[in-house]
Amino acid sequence: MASLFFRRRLSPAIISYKSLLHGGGEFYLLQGNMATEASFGICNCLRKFNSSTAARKVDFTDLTRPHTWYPHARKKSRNVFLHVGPTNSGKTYYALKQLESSSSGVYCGPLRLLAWEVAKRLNKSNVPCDLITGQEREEVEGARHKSITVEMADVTSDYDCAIIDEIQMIGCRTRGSSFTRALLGLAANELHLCGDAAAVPLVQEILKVTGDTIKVQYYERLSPLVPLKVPLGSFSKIRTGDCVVTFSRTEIYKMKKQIEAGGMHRCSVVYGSLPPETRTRQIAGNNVQ
Ligand SMILES: Nc1ncnc2c1ncn2[C@@H]1O[C@H](COP(=O)(O)OP(=O)(O)OP(=O)(O)O)[C@@H](O)[C@H]1O
Repeated sequence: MASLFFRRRLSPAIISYKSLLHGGGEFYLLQGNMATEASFGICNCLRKFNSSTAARKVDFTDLTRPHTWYPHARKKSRNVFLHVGPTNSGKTYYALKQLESSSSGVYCGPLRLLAWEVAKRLNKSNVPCDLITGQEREEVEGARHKSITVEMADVTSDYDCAIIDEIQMIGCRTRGSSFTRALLGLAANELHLCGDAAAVPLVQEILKVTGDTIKVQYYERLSPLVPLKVPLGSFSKIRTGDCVVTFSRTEIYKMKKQIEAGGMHRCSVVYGSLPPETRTRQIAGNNVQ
């Protein structure tokens, strides 16, 4: 999904995007909101596991066993599929096909835009799908599917199929805990994890204790990425369909101005804080500012 912006063919685009999706090299397993989860988990579960169910009692005060905080998921024997490979290799495409054909499901993405796109895609294919992010909640009548940002994952519902996209973000210092929570907590028969192969050892290690079945599927890039033999030299040489990546909003607008000043191209822009609707219009080449 993340490669979407690199495929447009209408006019040049400037983006600041992929860097959002990759955390640092370190992996952090237990962080802030998981501790909160643990304490809420303790309250909920102590209520559930009262003296009449003493035989099934679990020690929720043991914070070294986070997989036990998610009793719904632990009741299932989940089939976990790890779809890994480079960007634009069809990992998410395959997982979404499974989600579309499931009786109920959830897509968890790292960005509002991705959640928005998946909800749109499913609704268009006549699979009613709610959109739930930190900013919006759009419910569709009769929906048994949800497209959400990963922080909104509901670990108390049962799903036939679940996807966690960009799973390598489990190593992100600030958001990794939400990915770990979704990984351990989603109660789905099938759990599809899409992302970079670097995340495989950590995911396998985390899931060792859950009893899930794990299958790793490696993908190849669908279209070749060929570096130029010589540097571009000047932005006056960019061609229709090219994409320029830079790292601040100020730079993005400076570059857009420079490209359009040449009189050869109109240029759309995409960056993190643009609302999903505006980004999609920019990608489609309409309403270019
Ligand atoms: N088998 C296929 N048939 C038709 N289109 C496909 C197929 N596989 C992938 N695509 C298309 O190729 C593009 C890239 O696929 P996808 O988003 O699944 O890649 P990805 O590996 O998940 O990328 P990223 O790592 O950037 O998220 C998408 O537009 C998708 O619809």
